[in-house]
Amino acid sequence: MSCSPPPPILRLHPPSSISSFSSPRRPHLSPRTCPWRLAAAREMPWPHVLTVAGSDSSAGAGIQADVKACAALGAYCSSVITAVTAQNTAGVQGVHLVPEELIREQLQSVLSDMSVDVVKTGMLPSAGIIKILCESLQKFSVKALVVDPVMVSTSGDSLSDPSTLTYYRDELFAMADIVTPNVKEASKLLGGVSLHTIADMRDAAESIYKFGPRYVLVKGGDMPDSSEAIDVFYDGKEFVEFRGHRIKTHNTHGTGCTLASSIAAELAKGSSMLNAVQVAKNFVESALHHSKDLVIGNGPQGPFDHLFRLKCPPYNIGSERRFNPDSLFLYAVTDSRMNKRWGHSIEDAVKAAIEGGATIVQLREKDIESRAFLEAAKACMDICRSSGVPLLINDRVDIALACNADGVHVGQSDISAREVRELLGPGKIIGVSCKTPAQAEQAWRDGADYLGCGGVFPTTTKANNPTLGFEGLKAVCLASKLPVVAIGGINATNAGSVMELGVPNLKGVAVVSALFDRECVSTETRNLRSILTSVRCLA
Ligand SMILES: Cc1ncc(COP(=O)(O)OP(=O)(O)O)c(N)n1
Ligand SMILES: Cc1nc(C(=O)O)sc1CCOP(=O)(O)O
Ligand SMILES: [Mg+2]
Repeated sequence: MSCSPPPPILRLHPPSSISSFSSPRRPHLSPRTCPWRLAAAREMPWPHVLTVAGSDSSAGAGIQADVKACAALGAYCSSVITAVTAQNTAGVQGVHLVPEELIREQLQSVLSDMSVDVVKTGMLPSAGIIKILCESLQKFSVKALVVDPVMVSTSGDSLSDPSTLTYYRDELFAMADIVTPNVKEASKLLGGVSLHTIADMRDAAESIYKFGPRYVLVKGGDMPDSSEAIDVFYDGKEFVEFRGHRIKTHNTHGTGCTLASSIAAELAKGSSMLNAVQVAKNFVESALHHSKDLVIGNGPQGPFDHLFRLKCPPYNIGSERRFNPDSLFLYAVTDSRMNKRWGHSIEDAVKAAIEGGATIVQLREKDIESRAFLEAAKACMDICRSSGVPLLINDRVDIALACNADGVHVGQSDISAREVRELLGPGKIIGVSCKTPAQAEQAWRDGADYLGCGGVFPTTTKANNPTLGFEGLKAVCLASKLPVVAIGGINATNAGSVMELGVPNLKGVAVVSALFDRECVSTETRNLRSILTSVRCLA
């Protein structure tokens, strides 16, 4: 369907690295010098979390939970063991501390050899161990430090010496990117204050922030009388409340370790802190939900299944790809009625859009039978994969799963992004249509990767679609930290003015009729791309 010889397609750069997590408080070491290793690291930047924590013989919490959570979320997890505990679903029967010199050696072994992105701490049972860890972190630079101040087990057994309190507060917190106490730990850290309400949790987060971490998350899972599990996040200026469903289950052993190591895994993969916390919360909630009837052990508090997703097909951890917001630049959304009108097959239309420089494609096929849709989707996946362009499916999670698409786009009357995330897993792209700041906030909480906002202009492609104009678009963009793509009535005449709005998270335009209700899809796409590129060059 090429109408003229196409110029080469520009490739977008992969998502930026996690350098934004380098704590200004930690000195950076000069890069290690082995040349073959540096080259290899550049080719295969494997997200790597080092957990410094205690072993739990029942494998529900501690090192074992951290390794499983990281594996489930696609990060490599190395471990420095600080203590060996004898415990089961009834409680902790014994604790034996690993000699401090061996802890120092473990840290040296891992940090001097491997490229660790994020260090996560769990059980640090003595002041001496915290001191050794701080010294190692000063010697070896990592990109983020997640501190879960484990002091008491969920069964109520003490896991650290009281003298550690001072070292946590005065030494380790100042190096931390995030500290994640539960209400009992927050109370201990603050000299025994009682925490009963969200307002108390906010006050505690503010007080802990003063010890020096960049972010604080006070976890409210233990707060009684609430149908929700509410965690309070504080960045030194604003509070965010993370609300999750309280799952009715006894299998909650290890939730704190898992949340913190999941945050670490997401940071290692390049997430922002807020997004890492949201993904981690969703992951723990899903794991609890899938394990609520699991029976392992005879005690009152059982473990849960971190690898529950292996039972939810298709789950292809190795092929997960991070979403690059720049791919929203020129978003081609197909329409089978338009294709029919011009005698184009879906595959031809997609091929032509990619030839013209579309940076992401969505199959929006409203009146096609499922079997034909799936066949076309599979063929389009091949086309998109070979060009490095992500392919999303509109509305139909079943089709997306069946063709292993890169993601799904849903609107306000479709199934929620949270449910789509449950079905697709963390590696897929989820877009949500939003017309208001409240919808944008909800989409972010549900784990969306980007927002589609419109109609910017009137459109005849989608019936009864309200027009928001530039003001509505800006309001949604400003209300969210997620990348946004504008949609609705966008064409070669007005696309420039949309991008000239200059809102930082407005990453591109999504277009249906101005690309597909045309005879030559590749020419129209190329023309639009060059308009967008010239606006970007001027910005
Ligand atoms: C990029 C993008 N933005 C918005 C929409 C609209 O989705 P929705 O509101 O679910 O409407 P339908 O497309 O399903 O009619 C979209 N598809 N893509
Ligand atoms: C699919 C869709 N969603 C919209 C929204 O406002 O969410 S507007 C729209 C149709 C966009 O088609 P065209 O580019 O032909 O105007
Ligand atoms: Mg929809």
